[in-house]
Amino acid sequence: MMQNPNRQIYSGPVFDMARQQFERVANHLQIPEMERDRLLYPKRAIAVSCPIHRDDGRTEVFQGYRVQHHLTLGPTKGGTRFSPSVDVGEIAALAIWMSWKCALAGLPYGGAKGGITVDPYALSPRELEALSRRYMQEMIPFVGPHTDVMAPDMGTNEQVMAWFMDTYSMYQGQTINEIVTGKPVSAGGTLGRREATGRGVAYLVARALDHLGISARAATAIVQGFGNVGSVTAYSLAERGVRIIGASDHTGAYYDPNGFDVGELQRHVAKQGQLAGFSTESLIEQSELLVQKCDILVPAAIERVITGGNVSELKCRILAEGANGPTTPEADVILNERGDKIFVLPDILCNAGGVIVSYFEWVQDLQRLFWEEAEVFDRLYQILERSFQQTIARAKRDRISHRMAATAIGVSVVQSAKRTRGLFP
Ligand SMILES: NC(=O)C1=CN([C@@H]2O[C@H](COP(=O)(O)OP(=O)(O)OC[C@H]3O[C@@H](n4cnc5c(N)ncnc54)[C@H](OP(=O)(O)O)[C@@H]3O)[C@@H](O)[C@H]2O)C=CC1
Ligand SMILES: O=C(O)CCC(=O)C(=O)O
Repeated sequence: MMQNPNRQIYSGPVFDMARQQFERVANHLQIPEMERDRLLYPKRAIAVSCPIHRDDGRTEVFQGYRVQHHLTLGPTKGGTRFSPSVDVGEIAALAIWMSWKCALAGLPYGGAKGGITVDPYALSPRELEALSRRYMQEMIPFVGPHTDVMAPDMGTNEQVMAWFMDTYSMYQGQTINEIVTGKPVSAGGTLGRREATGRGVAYLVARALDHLGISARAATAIVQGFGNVGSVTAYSLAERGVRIIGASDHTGAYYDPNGFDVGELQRHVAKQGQLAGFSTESLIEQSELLVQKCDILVPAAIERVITGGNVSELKCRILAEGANGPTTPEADVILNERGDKIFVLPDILCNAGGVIVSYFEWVQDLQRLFWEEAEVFDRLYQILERSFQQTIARAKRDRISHRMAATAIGVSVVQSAKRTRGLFP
């Protein structure tokens, strides 16, 4: 048989994770070989070069990507990442995970992801705006409210989404809010999107605590990453009575068994832009943070932080994956073999609150009819509850891990839609 040429385009350690996870699930579901490449490999990958004038007068060209995984269920949907690590393999993996995530939540979307290979913190505000606008300008032929709808991810925020929306709208000659989600409320965003991912993580953690018979007030948590997802998760868990005993960002990791005041951590970051300098007494090595004893461990930063090298040292009861892809397939095998079963909330379930509320934002923009915040969160928790129940039930029925169960549900939804539409023999 001829080698699928996609295999050469998509590579790297993060893509490899998405591929290995898919293969395990495809074997479990006994998906015929001839359907597998079609389900795994993205429909489209767009690479664009984005030149901007730097403040010092130089012209610099940055590489941007957008990967649209499948178009079977509706438009594609997913965030945009500005990070030095971005390459087409990483973006493709994130797009594939978006597909399984949307399908598990029952959203009418395929997965997508985009990004620029850049350190956004090394740009001035003017340079960041120029790069955001140029990226969207280059993407205009390939995106649209019924084709592909962008959103925030690591290194981007509401302001970047407002620039994307404005650039697209200026080109169309009218305001088209529904081209991106995660916008400021003043630019057609929905109430609750900024907090949605973190509040969703906290909701699911509360359900896992119930399941294990642990009271939130007696529980402790460590959160890696203190950006949108990490900081809101920490805050929402603290609101539910959980003691936050560890927090980190790229600039420092802090651990105090007596617990932190999350408001103080947030105020420090709002003022300084980072956690660095928060305290000297509680500062610990980054690598030490994840292996401290706690009830709830929330990786909410980057991929591949729980590996074959540290998974045996984890001392948590619940692993709540706020980040995408924090646990490697090698670590997964060891996690599943551990006697003291850690309750895993896999990424495609755990951090789905963001895309679910993005879906609500898109629906509101299309209808020009906006909801109260209570309605947003009521509907969010209903969907998360259903996904949680389905995942637990499937894992129990098939005697598989929560990750395998969640992914199996997502993959089956996409496979069945493709079959129904007639793309498979
Ligand atoms: N935003 C969303 O709605 C969603 C995000 N996600 C996922 O959640 C994760 C975080 O995204 P988001 O919060 O939006 O991103 P942000 O850019 O808002 O925050 C990222 C955080 O991670 C920290 N970080 C980066 N590298 C490291 C490291 N090596 N060790 C410790 N901390 C680190 C950053 O620190 P510093 O600022 O110092 O660099 C920052 O605090 C990503 O995996 C993303 O894909 C998933 C679903 C939805
Ligand atoms: O809100 C969205 O559309 C996507 C969020 C996202 O990028 C993710 O869930 O990883």
